[in-house]
Amino acid sequence: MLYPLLTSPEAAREIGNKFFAACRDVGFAYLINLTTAEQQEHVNKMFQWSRTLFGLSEEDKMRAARPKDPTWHRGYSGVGREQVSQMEYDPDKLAELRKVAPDYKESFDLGNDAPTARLPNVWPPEEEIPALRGFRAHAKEFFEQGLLLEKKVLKALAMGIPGAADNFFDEYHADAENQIRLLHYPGAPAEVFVSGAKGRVAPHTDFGTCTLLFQDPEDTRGGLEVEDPRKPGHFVPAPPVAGAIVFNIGDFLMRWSNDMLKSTLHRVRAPSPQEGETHTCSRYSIPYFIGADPNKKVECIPGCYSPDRPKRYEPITVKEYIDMRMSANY
Ligand SMILES: O=C(O)CCC(=O)C(=O)O
Ligand SMILES: [Fe+2]
Repeated sequence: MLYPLLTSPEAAREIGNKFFAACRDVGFAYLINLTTAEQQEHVNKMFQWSRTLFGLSEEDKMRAARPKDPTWHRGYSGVGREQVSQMEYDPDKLAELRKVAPDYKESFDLGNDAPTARLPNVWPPEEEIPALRGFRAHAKEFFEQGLLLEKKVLKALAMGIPGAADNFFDEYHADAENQIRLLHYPGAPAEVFVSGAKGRVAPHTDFGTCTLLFQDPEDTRGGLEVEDPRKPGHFVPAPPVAGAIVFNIGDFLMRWSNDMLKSTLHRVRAPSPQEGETHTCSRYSIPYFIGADPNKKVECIPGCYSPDRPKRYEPITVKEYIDMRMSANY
C-alpha cells in the first residue's frame, strides 16, 4: 500500500482508512515512504551491525547470552534455541514439537536502554570486542527512531477504528516497551530445508501490539509467508520490496478491535532452491515489535462491539498475556 508522508489532515485520513482496510482484510501491509532517506540509512546500517554481530565467534556472542529467565527476552540466543509454537502449552507436546525441525536461526534481542527500563539490555562488551564498537549507540538510535514510526502507524490505525480517538493508543504505549530482534537465518545445504530437517520460523502470530518488519536491502530471495485469511493453511509469499517496511497486526490490536484487525499467522521458510542450487543462502531480518505497557489492561474498544458483534475477548493485562505466550516459546 502507498503511505506518503502525511501532508494534510485530509490526506492523512485517507491513508489512515486505506491502511486500516489492509490491516482488516489481511493483517499485513507494505509501508512505503514512511521513512526519510536518513532513517532508511539507519535501517541499512542496523543490518550491517547485525552482520557484524552474528559474524563474531560463538564464544564472543555468548558473552551477551540471553538470561535463563524466560521472561527476560534480551541478548543473544544461539541457533535452534527458540522454537516458536502457536498456543501450545502442554510441556510434553512442546518437547515433541522442539524435536522436529527446530527453528534454524540465531537472534539478538534488545529494548529500551534507559536506566529506568523494566528489562535491562544484555550487551556484548564492546571494549573487549573492537569490531563491535558503536553497535550499542547505533542500536539505541534505531530503537528511538522506531518510537517515532510507532506514533505514526498507531495514529493512522486509530483513525480507522470505530469509536477510537486518534490518540487512543498513546496512553498504552507510554513506557517504550518495544523490542528489536536482530535475526540471522544461516545458510545450509538446500536439502536440509527441502526435507524439513531444518526450518526457519514455524507459523505464529506476533503477540505485541503490531510489528514493523525491516527488510535487508541485500535480501532478494525473501522467505516470509503469510496465511491467506480466506484459505486457512495456505501461505502466500511476501517477497522483499525495496525500501518498504512490512507491517503486521499483533494479538493486542486484534483483541482491542474485537477481531476487526487481524493478527495473521505467518512463517519463514527457506527459499526453494533454484535450478542447480545446492546451498541455501543465509538471510537477515529485523522485526521491531511494538509493545504496550505491561500493567495496562487491554479490552475491546467500545465502538468495536455491539449486540450483533459481542465481545470475543476477556480483558487481560499485557503482562499476563505475554508471559503466557513467551513461556511456550522456550
Ligand atoms: O524474519 C522474518 O521475516 C519474520 C520473523 C517473524 O515473523 C518474527 O520474528 O516474529
Ligand atoms: Fe512474526
